[in-house]
Amino acid sequence: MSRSPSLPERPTLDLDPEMSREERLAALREHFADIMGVHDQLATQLEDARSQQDDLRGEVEQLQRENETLKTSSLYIATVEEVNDDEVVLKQHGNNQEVLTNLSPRLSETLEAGDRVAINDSFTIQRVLDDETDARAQAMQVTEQPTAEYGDIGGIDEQVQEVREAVEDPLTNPEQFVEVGIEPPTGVLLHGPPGTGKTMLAKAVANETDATFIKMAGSELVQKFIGEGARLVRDLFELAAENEPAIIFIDEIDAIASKRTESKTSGDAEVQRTMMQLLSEMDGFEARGDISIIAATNRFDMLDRAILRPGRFDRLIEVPEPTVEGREKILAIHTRDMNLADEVDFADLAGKTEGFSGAELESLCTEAGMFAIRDERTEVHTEDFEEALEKIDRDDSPGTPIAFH
Ligand SMILES: Nc1ncnc2c1ncn2[C@@H]1O[C@H](COP(=O)(O)OP(=O)(O)OP(=O)(O)O)[C@@H](O)[C@H]1O
Repeated sequence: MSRSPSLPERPTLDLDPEMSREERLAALREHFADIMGVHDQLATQLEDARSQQDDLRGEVEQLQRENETLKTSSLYIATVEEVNDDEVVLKQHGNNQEVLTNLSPRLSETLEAGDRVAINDSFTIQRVLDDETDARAQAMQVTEQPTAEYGDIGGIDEQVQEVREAVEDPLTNPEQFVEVGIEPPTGVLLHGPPGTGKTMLAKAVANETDATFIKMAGSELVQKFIGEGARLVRDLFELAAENEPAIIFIDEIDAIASKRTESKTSGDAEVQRTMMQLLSEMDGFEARGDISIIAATNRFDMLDRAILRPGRFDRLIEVPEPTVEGREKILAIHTRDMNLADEVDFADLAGKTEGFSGAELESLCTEAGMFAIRDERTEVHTEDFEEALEKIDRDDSPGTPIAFH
């Protein structure tokens, strides 16, 4: 900005009392002319100042507009990879593009590798985001002690037995494997239709072995924590190691371990990296101590076979839809705490609920209880189950999920 010119000197009037009248008049005229000169100079300066003020006002408005756009426009998320004196290497999430950008002095003291930042179109860091512990906590659900027990699971006794052998024995009786000279299974993959008790089974083993239960949903890893999948997988194993004995449960593993698709979009590359991280964690898992990994999927057909190799998810357990006997057991389990009339016949209900999953049978029981309440009764009758079934049939028209899930 140009400096403002200094003000002109103020003219002075020197009137000598000895002066004649004409001389004084002449001096006054000269003084008047000086004052007019200064006046003109000041007027020009004022005009310049005004036009400068207009220019500056225009600049301020322009900056305000830019500021607004910066504040309101969408920003990209990136992770800081390296910080130098006045430059920083960033990796943009989503496309994983690496960029070298200038670092503003206000950030140079505080920014560290690993920080998450919001950047604009020209890769300038606009702000530093909260650290990843939030994301880590959001992405993983840690339950010190789940409450499910084996006795709460109906109709899949064989599967319960298999999971116990694959997970419980290595945790509670590792010497057995050393004595026999075999490696315990690394990972267990539960596969089968939704709502058949896969999560419940994993929770029950954690409960019965007093292990910390750490759950992570594969779909969240790739949808919610874009660009951070691989790091979260690393964190997941670290967290498990800090909380031994622990059971890592990865739900919807198909979201990170699907067969490679033809397309080479950056999203796929990101999913691939997350899966590779998972595989490398599992491969380097020899001295893993007391950590078990259980994964679940409803889409076994979509899985990349690489995750099923020995030393990875090498114990496959299918959890099918319950049979008629299974449904009878599940109904008995979910009505244990209900005030049921003697007439309620589980075998009959089981016959009428072909194709129902455990989760749907649980909903059926709750809905029957609701019908009893609506009828101002405290005892649940067969007719309540019948009405609940009708309601489900009505709500469950093709393509509509059962409404009261
Ligand atoms: N075999 C079962 N015995 C008793 N209850 C069951 C059974 N299967 C499911 N349930 C009930 O349904 C609920 C949901 O089941 P769960 O989340 O374990 O199913 P899932 O197979 O993991 O489903 P998804 O694949 O959709 O994640 C359980 O909390 C439980 O109340």
